[in-house]
Amino acid sequence: MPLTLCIAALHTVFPGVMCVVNRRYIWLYGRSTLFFLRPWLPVRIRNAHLAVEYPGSVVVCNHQSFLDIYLLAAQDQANVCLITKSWPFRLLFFFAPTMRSAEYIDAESLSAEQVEALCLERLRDGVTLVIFPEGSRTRTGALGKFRAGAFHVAVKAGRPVLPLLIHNSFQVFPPGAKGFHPATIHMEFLDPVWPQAFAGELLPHRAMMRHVRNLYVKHLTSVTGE
Ligand SMILES: CCCCCCCCCCCCCCCC(=O)OC[C@@H](O)COP(=O)(O)O
Repeated sequence: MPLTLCIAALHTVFPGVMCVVNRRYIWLYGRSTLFFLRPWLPVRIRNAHLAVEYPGSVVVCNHQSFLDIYLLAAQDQANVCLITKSWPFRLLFFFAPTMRSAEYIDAESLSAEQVEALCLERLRDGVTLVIFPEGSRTRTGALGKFRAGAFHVAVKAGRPVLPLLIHNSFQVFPPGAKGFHPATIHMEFLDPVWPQAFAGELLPHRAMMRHVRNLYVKHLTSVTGE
């Protein structure tokens, strides 16, 4: 906690460097939490390195549980910027200074144009964006409807989308649950999806979104066997 405030204070003095330091600090905090939870929550991840191989890309992720935020630290890229809702900035007041100095983007309070401009700026700086295209955690365990924003940004920036799949975090810790049910979490990065492949479409970002959502449907069912 004092360290958090210290980092936030340093941020006002060295904004550029401290952003990157902060993102790494948040990632390390996530990694250590996962390490301590390992007896109850072992995480198996495939292609953990992918976001490091493709810096400045758009990671999209399915969203079943608050645990997903911590699970993002199981992949190897530390320089990530989360696109968030407003409530974490209000309710997680102890994290808020760190989130602010890591320059996370509050997509609810800003206008669509501002969010787009900030996202493009981050990608240009080589930062990995993390977006949950469903917008909210699923309340039933089923994959929700996707929003197009993440794909719109990827098309505009000409950067790949890296689909990150989290299996069974819903079974472990569904939204609103009191306790959690220990189980192994499986995660995987699918191959990068490049916007150039959809250039011929009428609405490239929507075509890309449908393609990526279909990949989720296919891969999420193939592991759970539903
Ligand atoms: C990159 C590694 C990060 C791992 C460390 C975790 C550090 C915690 C910092 C707090 C960051 C909080 C970001 C919240 C993102 C967000 O916006 O969450 C809302 C979603 O749930 C959906 O909520 P809901 O609609 O209520 O299901």
